[in-house]
Amino acid sequence: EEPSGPSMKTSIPGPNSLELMSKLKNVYNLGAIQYIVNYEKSIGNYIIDADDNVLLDTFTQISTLPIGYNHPALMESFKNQSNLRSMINRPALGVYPGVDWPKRMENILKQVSPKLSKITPMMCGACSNENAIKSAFMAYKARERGAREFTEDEKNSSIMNQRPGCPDLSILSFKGAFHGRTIATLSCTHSLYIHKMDIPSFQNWPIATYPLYKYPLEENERENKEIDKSCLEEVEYLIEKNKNICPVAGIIIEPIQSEGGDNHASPDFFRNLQAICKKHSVILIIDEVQTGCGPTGKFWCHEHFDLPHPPDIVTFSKKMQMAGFFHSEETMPEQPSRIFNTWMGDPGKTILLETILGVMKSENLLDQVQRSGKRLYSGLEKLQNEFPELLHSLRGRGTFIAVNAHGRPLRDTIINNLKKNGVQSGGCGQEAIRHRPALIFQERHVDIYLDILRKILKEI
Ligand SMILES: Cc1ncc(COP(=O)(O)O)c(CNc2csc(C(=O)O)c2)c1O
Repeated sequence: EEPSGPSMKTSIPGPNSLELMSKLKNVYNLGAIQYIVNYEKSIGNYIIDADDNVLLDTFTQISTLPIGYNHPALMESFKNQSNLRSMINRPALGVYPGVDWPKRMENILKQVSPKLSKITPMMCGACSNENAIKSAFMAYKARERGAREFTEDEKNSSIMNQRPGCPDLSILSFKGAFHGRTIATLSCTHSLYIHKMDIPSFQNWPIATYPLYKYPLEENERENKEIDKSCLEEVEYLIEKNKNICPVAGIIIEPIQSEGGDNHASPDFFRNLQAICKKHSVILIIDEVQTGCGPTGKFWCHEHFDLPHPPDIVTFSKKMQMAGFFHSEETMPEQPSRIFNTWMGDPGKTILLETILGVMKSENLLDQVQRSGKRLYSGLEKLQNEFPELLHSLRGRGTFIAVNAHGRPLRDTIINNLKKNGVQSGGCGQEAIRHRPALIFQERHVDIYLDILRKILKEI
């Protein structure tokens, strides 16, 4: 049973958190740890820490818990013996998938595929993006090679990181993007220096400008259309400029840039971006790791854009529990074990996803997200109007909503004061407060949150 609201007993981190963190500090990088959580007691929309502080969670483990803590349906799914077996006998799914696997994959595709016929399970968001990028390179060369085999020169040179086996190809990404912390995804990530420092990157992979609009949108339509236009011109210029140096094989883009500060680009921008990709035979990778599985009110955020064609690849992780990417026939390599790793997914996480999809259906959670999102948006709009000296640029879809504070220090103060008052929230970019509640966040939770937010805004 969920608590009726937050209740704070100690400062955070409390004494029990501190004691447990001191046990970790000899073997662990404690730098980012905020406090220790009691995952036995956390329930629904409430996270409960080691000191029994009860916080309303609008951040949900970096936007990964779709149906909150300790949902009974998830507890139930591992009482099922065959589910348990497919988890404990962890298969190398690329070579020995279990008898249950074809049905499970078919099921996932049928229920949630963004109109793409293939799925490649992976291990996390970065791993999914890394392998989506590799798939784009392979598709590019397959198109160029046609039916011919790999030459001996290609084979031998590839072993030693040399052309032609290892070709000069690139992925176009956007300023402000976050696609992961592995080497190739880092070359497509441009949000914080702390992610990038000391890591070599693919120097000549082009970086375009993601549209950064003036808010409120309805008062700045003409100007924002101009921003779209100049960003699209830059994308096409970069593709053409690289054509004979380091051809752009793919573009990777978030439908809403999350870590970069909840930057929204218009449906028109995405439709035109897809047209540019089609014109130049560039693979379009839409990174739905943070936006996917319902928080924007549709299952996939890019569904809001009414794209004339499905993207070539859609990557996912976080709320889906399992990670991976949906993709077209063209981006599935012809030869076996080119996109591969030991596990190629995780039956345990797929079982969690199946259960989550069942709950989303039975509890109509996409409708819930739309209702709570409307209430949260209008409540934040009222607070933005009441405190214009504190808040600005309110924006969002579903409950995937952000509002900016005037400057990073103020944003951090608001987030810290929310925590002191029993709300676990989160920021992104320089000054955004991002909302990432679970899909089970109801209108009453919105009201509790808005009351606490108003209280702390008044105190600033
Ligand atoms: C749009 C998008 N694409 C890819 C990723 C990488 O996913 P993971 O590798 O973290 O599972 C993420 C992960 N998000 C994220 C939030 S904080 C963080 C970090 O590494 O600090 C990572 C994402 O938001």
